[in-house]
Amino acid sequence: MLEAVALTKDFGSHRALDGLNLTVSPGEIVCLLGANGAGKTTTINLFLGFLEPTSGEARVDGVDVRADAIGSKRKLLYVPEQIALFGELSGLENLAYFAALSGVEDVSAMHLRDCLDRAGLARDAMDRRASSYSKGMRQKVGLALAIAKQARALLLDEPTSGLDPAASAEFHALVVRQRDAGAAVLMVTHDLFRAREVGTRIGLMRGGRLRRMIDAADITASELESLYLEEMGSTAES
Ligand SMILES: Nc1ncnc2c1ncn2[C@@H]1O[C@H](COP(=O)(O)OP(=O)(O)OP(=O)(O)O)[C@@H](O)[C@H]1O
Repeated sequence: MLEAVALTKDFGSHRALDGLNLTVSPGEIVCLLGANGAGKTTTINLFLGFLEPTSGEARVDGVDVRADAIGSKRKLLYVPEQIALFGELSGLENLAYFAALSGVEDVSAMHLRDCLDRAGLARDAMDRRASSYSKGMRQKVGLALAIAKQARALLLDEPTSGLDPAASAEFHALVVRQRDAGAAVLMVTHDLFRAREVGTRIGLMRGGRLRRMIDAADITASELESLYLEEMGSTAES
């Protein structure tokens, strides 16, 4: 569903991403870990079409995102570290706006309330102004959009940084539910524990390169931590 083929991005003379080959299939969660500046967000931005690759391809559903920017965005849901909502609008109104923008056919209040409900937003919060929402609540509106869009791939960039452990656990449980429904999930995170818990595979990135890809089932949390520290070394290129 998501495929990077020799994907490379230079910023001037700096190579931020160096020949990434990666596939994320429906029904799996691939987590990307790495020190600051490893090239993780650059990878997400290339899949979103926010950046043009220097060489190689970012494919969504088999199609180079440059060839069909709108079509590929319709299949994707992007959750950044901070979801931006219109503070004056309610969660429901925000969802209605973004759903319409994303080409969702059924934007009836009943359907969208159901999507918010499935994303775990309390019923009594749906009509409150989003300016009063916690970060966890805003992230839920983001996942409700994934549900409304029936997004086939989720691109998550540190979606739970700053969330308390309970909200983080709830968010990850919702992501797992999307995976179980067949979504392909690419998640950038610094949370080794969650990566091992929810990830199908874990990629360790450093200096723009994917150094290692690990099956999460094959490794304990402490082994992952040791491998991570070993791969990052004491001279992280950031
Ligand atoms: N728009 C840009 N212009 C110039 N350099 C950039 C740009 N975006 C990213 N870079 C550089 O590319 C490299 C990779 O950045 P990227 O944001 O992908 O790292 P990251 O792994 O997501 O790090 P973090 O964990 O801090 O978010 C870094 O050296 C960064 O400074």
